[in-house]
Amino acid sequence: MFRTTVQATHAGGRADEEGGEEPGPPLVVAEELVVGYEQPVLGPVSFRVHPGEVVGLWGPNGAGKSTLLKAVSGTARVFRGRLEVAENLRIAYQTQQPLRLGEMPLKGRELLRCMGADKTEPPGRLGPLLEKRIDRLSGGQFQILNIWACLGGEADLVLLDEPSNNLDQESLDLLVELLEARRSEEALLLVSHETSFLDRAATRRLEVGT
Ligand SMILES: Nc1ncnc2c1ncn2[C@@H]1O[C@H](COP(=O)(O)OP(=O)(O)OP(=O)(O)O)[C@@H](O)[C@H]1O
Repeated sequence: MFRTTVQATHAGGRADEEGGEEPGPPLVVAEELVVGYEQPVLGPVSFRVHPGEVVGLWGPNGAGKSTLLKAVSGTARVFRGRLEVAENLRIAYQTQQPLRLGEMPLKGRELLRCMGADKTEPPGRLGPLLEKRIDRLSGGQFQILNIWACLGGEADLVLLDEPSNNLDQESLDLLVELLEARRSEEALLLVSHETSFLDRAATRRLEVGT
């Protein structure tokens, strides 16, 4: 079932995982994982992600949270340890700053169609954004739309880097609603430095670099 990326060659401590149920076989297994770029920046960390879980990655600035997401998506280097993902795992990945082009005469609904996220009807509160041109959306509205573009597609695992950044209370509430709407269909691994957001959105918290 699993594709092995790197075999374990190193022993060390476990990451700090808190509580939560573990429904179904894991989609991601990381054991004593050390990740980085030219040099290691994080690890060793050990964790698993199961279907239906929202795992919140938390830690100080520069701890390597984004790098860990990149490693899971295959774009950062694995130095040591073991990282396995389920075979044929479909991953959607929202980076910390979604790419925003200039003039773009495309409505929100059309963006979702382009990104393969039009099969699932979005929660009603997203409706107004779907009928607006995406180059007329505010930064927060564009962020929320892009997050739904990840959540509303056919991914098994969704990686979200700081999805709560720059959102006001109303948008934060909507974000929590969007995450909850897709929880039974997919697993989420999200980075946030906002503990109050993680308390609401995550089923489990994984602390790194503390
Ligand atoms: N492409 C890169 N090449 C080399 N080093 C990088 C690269 N991207 C990030 N780093 C370094 O890796 C370390 C971890 O960065 P990362 O962005 O993963 O941390 P983070 O925990 O997500 O931080 P923050 O909470 O501030 O976003 C930092 O020292 C950073 O300078």
